[in-house]
Amino acid sequence: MQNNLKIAFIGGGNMATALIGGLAGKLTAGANIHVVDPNAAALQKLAQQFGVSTAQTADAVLAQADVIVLAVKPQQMKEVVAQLLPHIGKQLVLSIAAGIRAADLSRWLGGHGGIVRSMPNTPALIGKGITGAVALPGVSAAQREAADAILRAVGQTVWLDDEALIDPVTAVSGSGPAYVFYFIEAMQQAAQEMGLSIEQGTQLAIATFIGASQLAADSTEPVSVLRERVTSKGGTTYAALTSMEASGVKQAIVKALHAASARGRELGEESGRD
Ligand SMILES: NC(=O)C1=CN([C@@H]2O[C@H](COP(=O)(O)OP(=O)(O)OC[C@H]3O[C@@H](n4cnc5c(N)ncnc54)[C@H](O)[C@@H]3O)[C@@H](O)[C@H]2O)C=CC1
Ligand SMILES: O=C(O)[C@@H]1CCC=N1
Repeated sequence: MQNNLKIAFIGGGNMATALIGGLAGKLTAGANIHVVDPNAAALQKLAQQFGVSTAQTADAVLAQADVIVLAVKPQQMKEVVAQLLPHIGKQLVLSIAAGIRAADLSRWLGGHGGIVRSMPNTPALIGKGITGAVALPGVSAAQREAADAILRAVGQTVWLDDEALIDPVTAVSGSGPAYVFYFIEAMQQAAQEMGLSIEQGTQLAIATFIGASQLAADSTEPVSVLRERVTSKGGTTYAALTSMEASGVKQAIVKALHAASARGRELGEESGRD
């Protein structure tokens, strides 16, 4: 359902594009979306694709926004937020940056209380994203509803009570699409090595991910039971999973997610040091 939320994006890169692609013409008209980014080529592409208005530096349009989405790299956030200060009033500030703590954002924004910190993922582009979000106590019920409406327009939302859990969410679902693509790449490589064409390997791998994920989503049984059902004793899956276990694949994946979460925490600590 369409509403008339005025949404400004600070940063028009990969993740902003995924969100705008899911929102424009669905939750709100493209004309209600404003994007600030110094990269003129990126702005031109967004304007052509989604009908958004654009600016290369923070401008007066920001003062009219209901929601300002912070979508720049964590390392740039403090400097970028300083440029926004003259335009900040009652808007809800919705950060999607990995690591950056809401308390630091609030301090950089002169004590602004209307902040939601979130972690979306790129399938937002096709309306199949999932976002973890946490609201500062200063966020009104209407603002939280606006944030939820934006995030739900591009997929599912999981609201958290504890901001510390955003780093684990980042490790699981924020970065998660990259792990899935990595796994698909490995399946493509193996398929090719065994004589299938790149097209066939790609089709087989992607359809398998979609089918297995949907099966897991629809099932009331644990994922481990679904896995066991594919694994005939002494059969092909058994051979593959035995090989993965021997190579420590699961352990390596678990370790990798811990590394992602720790990096999130570290990004927050690095940026929050004043
Ligand atoms: N890419 C992803 O899958 C996800 C990214 N995020 C978060 O989203 C944020 C952006 O990440 P990406 O879109 O991947 O990065 P990106 O590098 O694609 O986009 C960042 C954009 O910020 C722009 N920018 C630089 N200085 C600026 C300024 N002063 N004012 C306005 N814009 C400026 C850049 O020109 C660029 O277009 C990061 O904080 C990241 O942690 C969150 C979830 C998933
Ligand atoms: O890699 C990153 O830092 C960002 C956050 C989650 C996905 N991409």
